Amino acid sequence: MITATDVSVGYGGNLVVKSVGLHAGPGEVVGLIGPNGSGKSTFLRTLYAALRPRAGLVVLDEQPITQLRGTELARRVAVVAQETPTDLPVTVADMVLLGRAPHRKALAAFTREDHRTVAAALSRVGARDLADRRYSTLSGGEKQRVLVARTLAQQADHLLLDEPTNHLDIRYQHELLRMVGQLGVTTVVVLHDLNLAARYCTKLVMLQDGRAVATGTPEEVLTPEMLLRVYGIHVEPVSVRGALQLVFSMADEPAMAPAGAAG
Ligand SMILES: Nc1ncnc2c1ncn2[C@@H]1O[C@H](COP(=O)(O)OP(=O)(O)OP(=O)(O)O)[C@@H](O)[C@H]1O
Repeated sequence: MITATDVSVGYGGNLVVKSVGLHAGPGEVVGLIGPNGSGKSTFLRTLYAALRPRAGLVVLDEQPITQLRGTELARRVAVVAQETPTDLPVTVADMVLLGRAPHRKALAAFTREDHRTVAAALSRVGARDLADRRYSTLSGGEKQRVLVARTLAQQADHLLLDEPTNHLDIRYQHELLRMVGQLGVTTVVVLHDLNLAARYCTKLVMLQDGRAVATGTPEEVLTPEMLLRVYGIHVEPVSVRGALQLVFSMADEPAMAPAGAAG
């Protein structure tokens, strides 16, 4: 469980997250959405204590995040951040093995179990055949899948993901988010694609200029009125096999005739 209450965060004299709250219950997948620069990454980084809030509190299973140190924090929270150094001369398997570090006794070697966990994590993201490749030579999407495998190997019970579908092709975008939902791990995920957010998140928090302007189920948050106000875009909600999906058009475009309509 992750609970943030009235969290404000800034850089220098600039407050970019203003009194934002969020609650992700056990196994929930909460999506953080909002336009560029609205504060999503900054807020997410505060949830894993990479940034210290100016005000407010972040609590992990009833324990303030600031009380968790190094290894304990790494055992409890796995993160895929937006940019990760890529030029280390390590193999893919070594990269994923890093996820096992919080479980290793001080100075002990990795065990057979660690290696098995790494192999299983790579299989889960469809990257088992990349295990011996040098990480820096992978494509953007392959790297992203390996970073997700590392979080799986970490076996933390909280998952924080910043744009995890970045670089992934359409099939892997869906596979990844479906897998995240099936893990049963408390997750907060930054997403730009509102249709993915609608489909895979149990709850959404929408930020605008650092403030949470809507919180609730995808149906409650992704309304045409709210999306016009926050993104300046028209949207038509449709139901596809019972799931909410959005069809967009620019606010200054004339309404399009439905496909197949006589002109
Ligand atoms: N390290 C930093 N130092 C100073 N300002 C920063 C820093 N990181 C982010 N900002 C500023 O804070 C604001 C929020 O940025 P943030 O990256 O949190 O937004 P975001 O919603 O994740 O954006 P995007 O969708 O473009 O990734 C922006 O105005 C950004 O320029």
